[in-house]
Amino acid sequence: MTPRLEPVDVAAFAQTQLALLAAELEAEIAETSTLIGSHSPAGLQRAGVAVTNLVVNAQRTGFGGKTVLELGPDAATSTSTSASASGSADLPEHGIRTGDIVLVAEQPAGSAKKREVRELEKKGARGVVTRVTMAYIGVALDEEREDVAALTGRVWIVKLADDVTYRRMNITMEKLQKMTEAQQSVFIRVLFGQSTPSPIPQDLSQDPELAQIEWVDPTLNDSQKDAIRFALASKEIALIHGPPGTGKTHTLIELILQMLKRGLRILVCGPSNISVDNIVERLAPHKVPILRLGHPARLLPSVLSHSLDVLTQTSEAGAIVKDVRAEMDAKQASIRKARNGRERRVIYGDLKELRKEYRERERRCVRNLVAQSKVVLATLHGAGGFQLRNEEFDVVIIDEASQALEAQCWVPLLAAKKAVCAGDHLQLPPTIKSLNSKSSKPKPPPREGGEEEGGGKKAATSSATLETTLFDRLLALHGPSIKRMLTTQYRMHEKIMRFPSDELYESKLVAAEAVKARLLKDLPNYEVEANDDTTEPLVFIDTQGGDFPEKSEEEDTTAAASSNKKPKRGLHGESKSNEMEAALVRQHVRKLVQSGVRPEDIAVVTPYNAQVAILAPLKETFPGIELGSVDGFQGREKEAVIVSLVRSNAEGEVGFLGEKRRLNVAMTRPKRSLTVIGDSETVKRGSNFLTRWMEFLEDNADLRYPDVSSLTQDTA
Ligand SMILES: Nc1ncnc2c1ncn2[C@@H]1O[C@H](COP(=O)(O)OP(=O)(O)OP(=O)(O)O)[C@@H](O)[C@H]1O
Repeated sequence: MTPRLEPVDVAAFAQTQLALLAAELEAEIAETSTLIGSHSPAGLQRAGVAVTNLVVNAQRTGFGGKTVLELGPDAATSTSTSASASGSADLPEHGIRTGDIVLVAEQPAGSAKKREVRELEKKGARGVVTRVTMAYIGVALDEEREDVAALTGRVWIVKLADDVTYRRMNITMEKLQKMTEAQQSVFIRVLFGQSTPSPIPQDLSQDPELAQIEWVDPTLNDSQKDAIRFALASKEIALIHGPPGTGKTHTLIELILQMLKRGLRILVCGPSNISVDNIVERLAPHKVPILRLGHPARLLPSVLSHSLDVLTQTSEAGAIVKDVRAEMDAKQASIRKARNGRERRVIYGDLKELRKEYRERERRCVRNLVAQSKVVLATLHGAGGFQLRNEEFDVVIIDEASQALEAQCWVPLLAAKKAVCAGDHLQLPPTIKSLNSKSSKPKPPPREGGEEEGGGKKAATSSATLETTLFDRLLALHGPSIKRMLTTQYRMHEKIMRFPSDELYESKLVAAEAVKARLLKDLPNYEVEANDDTTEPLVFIDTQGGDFPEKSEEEDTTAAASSNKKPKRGLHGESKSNEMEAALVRQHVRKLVQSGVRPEDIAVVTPYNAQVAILAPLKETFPGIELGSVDGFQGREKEAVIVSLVRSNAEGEVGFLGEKRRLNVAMTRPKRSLTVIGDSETVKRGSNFLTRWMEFLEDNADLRYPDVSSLTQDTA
C-alpha cells in the first residue's frame, strides 16, 4: 500500500513555496549574470542568448498599449551574403525566442568585457520578445521606459532571467498564504489533504448517467472512456495518467466536449504555449466557441482566430479600441521627428494619457468577451493575467501537469472548484535550476527520486522541493484512487514498449493493433529496403571494452588553461561527450539512410548537450534529421530513434543517466525502431534500473559489438 502523506498546512506550504521560488529565481538570475559578465557580446550571440548589431527599424503600439520596437540588422554591419531576396538583410543565427525576457540597450564596445547586468539594465530597457522573423525581432517594452525608443545608434538585445513567470507564481502563493480557513474551499482542502475526495462509485460503467454517455468519438478505447467517466464523476480532483503515446490529449478533447454538453464552464491550461495550442487546434474542428488568451505573436497561426487579441479587434467593442491605437501609433512615430528633449517629453506625456485610455477601453472589451466564454484556454501563468481576474470556472483542466511547477498550477487553480490534471509523472518533471546551482562540482543524479542512488534520500524531504509536482504530491497524498491510467499506446512497436511498460507502468501498456508490429521496412509512403537495420525494432550497439571512452568538458577547460588561454566554463556546463560513440551514431544513420529511410524520419537523442554539439554536423550531411537532448525531445516521436548514452568510464559513473524518468523519455520516442548505443559495462553499474535495462537489451535486442577499425573513416 502506498504510504500517504500527512495533511498539509496551506499557509506553511505557500511560505515554503515562496522561499523555494525565490531561490530558483536567484539561481536563474545568477546564471544569467555569470554568462553576461564573462562573455563578449559576440560570444553571447554565439551562445544563443544575445543578438548584436541591431537598429530600431520601427516602433508601434502593441497589445496592452505597450511600445513595441522592431529591431533589424544594422545595414552598416550586415554582410551582403545575409541579404535576402527582397534586398533587406536577414538577422544572423540566434537563440532568442518569442516570450523571452530581454534587455534592449546601446551596444557596448566589443572590448569592454566585464559587465554587470545591473549596469546594463540602467542603460537599457527590459521587454518581452513578441515576434521573431528572419528580418526583425519585436520587443514590447516594459512600461515607463519608452525613452529607450530614442535609441538611435546600434543596439543589442540580451536574454535575462524570466521574472514575470515568478511574479505570477509569487502573487498566487501569497494569496494562498493569506487565505483564512473559512476562505478555503472544499476543493482547496482536498488538494492539501485536509479533507478526503468525495467518494464516487467504483464501477462507473454501471452508473446510470455515465453508462449512457453519447461519445463524440466512439472509437475511444476502454481506458480512455473510463478516464473520462472518472473525470466527470469526481467532485474535486481527477488525475489522468497518460504514459507515452496513449492519447492523453485525445482523451482531454472528448472530456472538454462532454463537460460542455453538461453546461460547465472550463479553463484549460498547460505549461507551454504549444501544449495549449495543441488543444485549441484539436478542439476547433468541433465548432465550439473557444477563447485563447495569450500574446498573438506566441500563438500558432492556426490558433490566432481564437485569440483574445484578434477577437478584440474584430468585435464591435474593439472598434473603439482601434481609434485610440491609431492615435498612439501616430504619436509614437512623431517621437523621431521631435527636435529636442522638451518636445519628446510632451509626446511621452500624451502617450501616457492615451495608454491609460486605451487600457481602460481594452479591458472593458476583454471583460465582455471573457465573461461570455464557456471554454477559455491559456498557459498556466497566462491564467494569472488581468483578463481572468475574478473569473470563476467549474473545472480547471491542466494538461502536461507533471511538467509544471506546482506553484504554476495554482495560478489557474485558485479560480477552480474542481481540477482534472493530465500527465505522466514517470517522464521528466520541469527543469529546476536551484537544484544544480549550489555547487559547480558534479553531483549524484540531480533528479534521481528513486531507490538506487545517493540522491534517493531526497524523497524524504520531497514536500519541500520545487521538483515535486502537483501531480506527484496529490498521488502521494491521496493514493492511486484519484487517478486513472490510459493503457493502450498508439506509438511504439510492442518490443520497444516492453521494457518501459514492465518497469514503470506495471506491465499494463498494450500496443494498439495498428502499431504493435510496424517496422521501418513497412514505412507507408516510400520504399525501404528490408535488411537487418529495418526489420529489427530494437537494436543494441554495445561499446563495452574501453575503446569508446567518454570525455568531459572540464578536460577541455584544462587544455585551454595549459595553452595560456583564459579558462572559461564551457557553455555546456560539465557536460560529457563521446567521440567514438558519435562515430557509431553517424555510421548507423548512414546505414538507415542507405536503406531508404528518410532523414526526417530519424532522430538522434542523447542526455548530454556536449554530445549534441559533437553530433551537430550530422544535420549538414543529412538535412532533415533531428538531433537533440533527451529533455528537449519529451512529447515528441519519430519513426526511428537512436539513443547515444555517452557514459563510458572505469568507475561506472553514470551521472544523470541514472534518472529513470530521463531514460523513459529516451526509450519511448520511437515508433518502429529504437537503437541504443552505449557501454553496458559502465551503464550497468549505475543503478538497479540500468542493470535491468542492460540485461533486457542483451536478452531481447539485436545485439551488436562494433568494430573499432570500421570507424576510422567516420571519425575522420
Ligand atoms: N482511441 C484511439 N484510437 C485510435 N487512435 C488513437 C486513439 N487515441 C489516441 N489515438 C492516437 O494516438 C496518437 C497519440 O495521441 P495524442 O496525441 O492524444 O497522445 P498524447 O498521449 O497526448 O501524446 P504524448 O504521448 O506525446 O503525451 C495520435 O495519433 C492519436 O490519433
